[in-house]
Amino acid sequence: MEKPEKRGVIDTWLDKHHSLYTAATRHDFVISILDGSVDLSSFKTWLGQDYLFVREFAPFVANVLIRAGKESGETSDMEVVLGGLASLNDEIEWFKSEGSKWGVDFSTVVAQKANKEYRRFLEGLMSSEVEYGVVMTAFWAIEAVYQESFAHCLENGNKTPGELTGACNRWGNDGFRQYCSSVKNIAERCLENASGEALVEAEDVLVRVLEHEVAFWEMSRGGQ
Ligand SMILES: Cc1ncc(CO)c(N)n1
Repeated sequence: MEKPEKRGVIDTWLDKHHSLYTAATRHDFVISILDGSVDLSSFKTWLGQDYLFVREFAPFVANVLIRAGKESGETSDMEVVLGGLASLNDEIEWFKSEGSKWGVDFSTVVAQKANKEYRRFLEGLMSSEVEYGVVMTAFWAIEAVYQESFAHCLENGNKTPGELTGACNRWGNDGFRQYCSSVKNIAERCLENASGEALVEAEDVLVRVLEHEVAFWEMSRGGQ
């Protein structure tokens, strides 16, 4: 069951960092998918880079799952994260079929700088020194940027090319939106009881996710 949205500390941070949040969720690349002007070489670059990202993101989510089992005190946390991990399984299959559809050979794709830096950041979050609520905040932000971005591409009046609606549906669908909302509720619940220090860290991690997401979209310009 989806809980009603209530404004918590994350929404306060999103207001405070509004222009960065918009940069991450309304990037030119996303807008180009929405208005149909997307350059297919950009799409292929994004596809190859994101495939590599997701292969690192899955172990990160597995780490979140372990922590949800051990540290959360709420049995439902683990179920929410497990659902996310299960959808990553489908996602990797989806990437593979898109790769063959677009002629992108993932075995030859090399991770670009922004991708490597984002993956290094994820590794840092897997340290047991990072509090569960901080990890959950990052996890939510990573998923939410894609949800917001691709849901925007599905809005009325879009001119998204038919062959790209699969990508938009993958992250823009209603089930994924509800899943993000569940992850956000978990993060908010943890942050309600967090120390001042953990709150500072969670806000910092949120900002850094948004920065990494912007840099990630930027790679699509290179058309490597
Ligand atoms: C860069 C990036 N951020 C988030 C996701 C998933 O939510 C993804 N697949 N790639």
